[in-house]
Amino acid sequence: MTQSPSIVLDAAALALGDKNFVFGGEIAGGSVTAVTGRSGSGKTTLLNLIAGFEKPDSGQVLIGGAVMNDLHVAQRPVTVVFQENNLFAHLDIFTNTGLGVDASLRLDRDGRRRIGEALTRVGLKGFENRMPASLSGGERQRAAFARALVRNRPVLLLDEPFAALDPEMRGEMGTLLLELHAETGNTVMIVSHEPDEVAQIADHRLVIENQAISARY
Ligand SMILES: Nc1ncnc2c1ncn2[C@@H]1O[C@H](COP(=O)(O)OP(=O)(O)OP(=O)(O)O)[C@@H](O)[C@H]1O
Repeated sequence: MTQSPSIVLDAAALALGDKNFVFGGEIAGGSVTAVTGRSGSGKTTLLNLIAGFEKPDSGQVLIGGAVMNDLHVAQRPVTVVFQENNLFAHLDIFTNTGLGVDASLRLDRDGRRRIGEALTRVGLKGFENRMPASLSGGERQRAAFARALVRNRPVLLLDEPFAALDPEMRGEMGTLLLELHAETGNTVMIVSHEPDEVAQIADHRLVIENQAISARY
């Protein structure tokens, strides 16, 4: 798979409670797409369908031309950073980040070096032995982003990842996200309620309304 796969939603439909979601459209490979829309419109549900946390009742999700419907989360070329609860509470920050290098934590010298580099890039050098509970919400999000950096999958999905950060730190993480994007050409989707963040980061925008994609530009 290329580092810049397109994402296609082919009438991907899902019912959750009394809500019926139907998503259609293509996200261009190598784009950075902001996903916007009112609370409860279906932004997280869209990301869950792409990542594999939800499976469509009908229709298809394709990444890089390959149908994803029957693939588990770990089998998809995707990494996700959620709004919170990204870290394992019983593992220190070095180990949490290391899960992005190797899920079974068999870390060789190069892997350990990459973890150190990623933590330095997100401003968490020296936090290696700290447990998640001892970090602020913003520091925890930066650790989650460090794990996404080392995981380096072709598709990066971010669900309001920087909401807990102050504006300055949010801007820095946005810059880091764009640096990673320039280095790898990955395909990025980011849910954001922050117009400044959307303007800084995204080259495309999706609007979600009434459980569907209502506009793209
Ligand atoms: N498992 C579920 N069972 C029933 N309803 C659900 C389920 N998951 C989500 N929903 C509903 O689907 C709608 C869309 O949820 P979703 O989390 O995708 O919204 P969102 O656009 O990400 O909202 P926000 O901006 O508030 O995070 C909401 O009304 C939510 O209550």
